[in-house]
Amino acid sequence: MSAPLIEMRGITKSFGAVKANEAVDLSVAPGEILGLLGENGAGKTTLMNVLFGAYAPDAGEIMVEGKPVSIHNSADALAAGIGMVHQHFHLAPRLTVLENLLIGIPGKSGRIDRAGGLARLTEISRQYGLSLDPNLPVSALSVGEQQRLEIIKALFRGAKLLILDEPTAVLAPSEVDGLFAALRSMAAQGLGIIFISHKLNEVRALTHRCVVLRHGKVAGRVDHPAQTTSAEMAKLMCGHEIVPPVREASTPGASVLTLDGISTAGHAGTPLRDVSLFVRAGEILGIAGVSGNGQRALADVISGMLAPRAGTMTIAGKTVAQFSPRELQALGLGRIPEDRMTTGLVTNLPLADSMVLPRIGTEAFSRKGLLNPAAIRAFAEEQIKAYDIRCPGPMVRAGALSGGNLQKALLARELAFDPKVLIVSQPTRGLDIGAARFIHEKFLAMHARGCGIIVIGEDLEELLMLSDRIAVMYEGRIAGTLPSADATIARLGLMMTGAGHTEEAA
Ligand SMILES: Nc1ncnc2c1ncn2[C@@H]1O[C@H](COP(=O)(O)OP(=O)(O)OP(=O)(O)O)[C@@H](O)[C@H]1O
Repeated sequence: MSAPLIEMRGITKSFGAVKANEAVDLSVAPGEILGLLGENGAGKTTLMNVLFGAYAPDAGEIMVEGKPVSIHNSADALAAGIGMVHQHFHLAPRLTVLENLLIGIPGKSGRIDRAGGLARLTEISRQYGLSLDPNLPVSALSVGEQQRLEIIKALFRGAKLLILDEPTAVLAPSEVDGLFAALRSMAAQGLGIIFISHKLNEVRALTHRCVVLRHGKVAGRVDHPAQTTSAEMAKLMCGHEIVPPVREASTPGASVLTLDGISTAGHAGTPLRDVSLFVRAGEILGIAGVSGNGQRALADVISGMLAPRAGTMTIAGKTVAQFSPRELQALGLGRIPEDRMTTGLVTNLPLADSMVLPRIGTEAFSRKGLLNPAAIRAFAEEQIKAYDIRCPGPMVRAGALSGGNLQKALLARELAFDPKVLIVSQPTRGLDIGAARFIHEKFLAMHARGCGIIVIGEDLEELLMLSDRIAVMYEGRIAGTLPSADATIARLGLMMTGAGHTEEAA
C-alpha cells in the first residue's frame, strides 16, 4: 500500500494550562475525504493550524508521503503540498481573481506571468468544475465565489491535501452541492481532503472516514460515515446522547415589535422595500431567504444600526425615534449579530469586558462613572458556568476563544438581560450539535416566558423547529408569511426563489 499523503503522529499542543491537542494521530490517503469532528473547543482548528505551520507542536511529528517534514509557516506547508481554506478568507478585495492567484508568484523572468496564470486557472477550473471570471475584482464576488477562489488558490500553488475549516458555514444550501461536487472530483483525481464541519448530515454525505476529537484527544474514529447515524456521531463527539428539545405550546400575546412600511437606502446589502411585519410576545418569527435578500438591512434596522428612509417601527408600543443601538436596547431589544468577530464581541478585550460592553455604563457594572471590575468579572464567571463556555477564565482575550465558544459568549451576553424582543442572525452557525441544542432550548424557554424572537437563518430545518411563523424575504421584500404548521422545506424553498407568493391573513 502506498504511504499516506499526510500523517500526523502524537501531536500535542498546549496553550498555558489548556491542552488543545494531546497525542493526536491522523492520516489521509490520496483520494480520501477525511471528516474532522469534535465539540467546540475540542482542538480541530489547533490541529489544522499545526499542520499548516501556524503553531509549532509541543510534541509529535508530521510525515508527507512517508517522509518527515518540518512545517514552520504557511510557505513550508504549501511547499509540502498542504493548502488550507480558513473560515475567514485571505483575499485582496480590490484585486481581480487572477491577480489574487498571482500574488507572490513571479514568472520565469521574474515578471508576473499573466498568460501562464490564466492558462493554469482555466485548466484547474475545467479539471474540478470550479469556474470563476478571472477579471472580476474580489469585492464583486459572492461569499461562495470567494471560497471557490480560496480553493483554486490552494490548487494553483500545488496543494495535494486541502484542509477546509467549516466551509459550508458561510454557504447557502444551494451552494453546498456545488462545493461537494468539486471536492468529490478532487478526491477522485487523487487529492486528499480534510473537511471540518459540525453539520453531521453533510459529514455523512461527503466523507469516507472520520476522526472525532474530544478535549484535545482522539475520542473515536468512524470508518463508514454514510452507514453511521448522526446520533451515533454526536454521542462520540459529546460523550452522551443529544436529546431534541421539547417545544412547549405558548399563547402569543400582543405584538412586541411591529415594522410598518419600512424601506431603506444607502446600505451595502439589498435595501428593504416596504417591509411590514410583527412579532408577538411569546412568539418566534423565523425569517427565511437566500442570503443577500435584505436580511442584513432588516437586522440592522431592528437593532438600530440603520435608520429607515420610510416607515415606522414600534417596540412594546413605543415608536422608535432615533434608531440607535442604545435607544433600541433601552426599549428592551437584545441583538445577536451574524458576524460575531466584527460586530459581536471585541476580540482584543478580555472576555469579561467584552461581555458587558453594551451595558458598561449601566448601574450593574459601574458606579458614579467608575467601572466595577468585581461586578464585571462576577457576571462573566456566572455566564461562563451557565453556558459552559470553554476558556481559561474571564480575563482571557476574547479572540483566543474557539469560534463556537465565542458564539456562546455572545448569546450569554444578550440573554442575561432578559430582552422583550430578541433579534438573532444565524444563531447556531459554527456551533457543535450539543451547543446548538442548548441554544435552541434557551430560545424556547424565553419564548415560553413571553419574549418575542426573530430568527434570521438559512437552515430551514432549524427555522421550522423553532418558529411559530416563517416569513420569506426576497429582493428586499417579505415574499410571504406562513404558520410553521403549513410550511415545508419545499414550499419555503419555492418562495425563496420569488415564486409562490403567500400572504398570511392579518
Ligand atoms: N491562540 C490561543 N491561545 C489560547 N488558547 C487557545 C488558542 N487557540 C485555541 N485555544 C484553546 O484551545 C482549545 C481548542 O481550540 P480550537 O479552536 O482548536 O477548537 P475547535 O475544535 O476548532 O473549536 P470550534 O469548533 O469552536 O471552532 C480551546 O480551549 C481554545 O480556547
